Amino acid sequence: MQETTISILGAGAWGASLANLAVANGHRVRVWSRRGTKTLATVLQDADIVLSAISMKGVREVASQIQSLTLSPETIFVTATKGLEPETIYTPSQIWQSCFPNNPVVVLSGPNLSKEIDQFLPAATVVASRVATAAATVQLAFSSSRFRVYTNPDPVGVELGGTLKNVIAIASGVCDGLRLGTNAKAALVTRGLTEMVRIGNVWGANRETFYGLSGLGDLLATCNSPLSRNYQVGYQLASGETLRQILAKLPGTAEGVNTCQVLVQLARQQNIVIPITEQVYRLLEGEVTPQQALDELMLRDIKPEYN
Ligand SMILES: NC(=O)C1=CN([C@@H]2O[C@H](COP(=O)(O)OP(=O)(O)OC[C@H]3O[C@@H](n4cnc5c(N)ncnc54)[C@H](OP(=O)(O)O)[C@@H]3O)[C@@H](O)[C@H]2O)C=CC1
Ligand SMILES: O=C(CO)COP(=O)(O)O
Repeated sequence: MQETTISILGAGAWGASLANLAVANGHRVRVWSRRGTKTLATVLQDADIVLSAISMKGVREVASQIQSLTLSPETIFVTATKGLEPETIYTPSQIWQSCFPNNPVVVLSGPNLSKEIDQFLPAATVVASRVATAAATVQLAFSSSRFRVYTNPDPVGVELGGTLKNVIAIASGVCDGLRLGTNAKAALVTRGLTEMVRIGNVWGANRETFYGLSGLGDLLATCNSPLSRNYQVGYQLASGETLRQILAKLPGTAEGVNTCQVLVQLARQQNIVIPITEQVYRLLEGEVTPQQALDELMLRDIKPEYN
């Protein structure tokens, strides 16, 4: 495999896992963290690929800092963040593309619980870009016998799959915490996918993308795994803890909490029907109990499955 220089931004759980995958494939890998001693200029020098695994709240700030550096227009930006910017409702790839209009931007997203990847368990992911050659370069750089990488031409759809499922993962944690059973979980995840497709329409995402690894695939992973921080938030809400208590001890980032707020704001502005997301929002805000949220969902007006 051709050796590539890959700069990873963010040394959290996902940044570290992706760095390990890149090292295992024989690439030159440099990692930047705001807590580290290396400057962005040093870490990004001569980078072929700059991969961001920074939490949503830090993406704009770091992208703005990098704008003052001189980068080749051939440098590929890869974003692995799963969130939405509250002020603009931009996805992370839209932020990177707006800051670097002349560079290719690739989204990397899929059912990728970092702890499993750190244990060398097999996983698959998707790299998506409007620049097919850039997606192919990233595919080659990260593919291995334990990490199978697919390309996709719908970056925003792939990105939204990973972002929107976090809200449904919170709801799934609640479902399991309340011991509602397998039928309830199946209904929740399936109707959650319907909400994801509806929201994806706002961005012009392909419906089909949501039925792939980055949508349905990531739903199956995070809605069924206690490793998911978003699932953990829901599970602990069901046991009566407050959001503040949960977040104080949560290991790492649960992007679904902020994503849910952004989505409800968007849905209210644009009249998008997303009842599960709405109830997760009300639960996070302390407006309803888990049982009340369940009752609200079950007692909605009866309707056809598709309309
Ligand atoms: N963990 C996982 O399994 C997966 C996570 N993701 C996504 O990847 C992203 C990161 O998740 P994860 O690594 O788990 O989270 P962590 O909380 O472990 O790490 C977050 C990283 O973002 C950095 N960061 C946060 N704010 C800023 C800022 N203002 N400036 C610079 N750096 C900042 C943190 O730096 P510091 O340590 O200094 O605070 C840290 O390196 C999330 O969007 C998540 O949804 C996607 C797939 C899998
Ligand atoms: O996105 C993830 C796996 O694909 C990680 O999920 P959490 O952020 O909920 O831990």
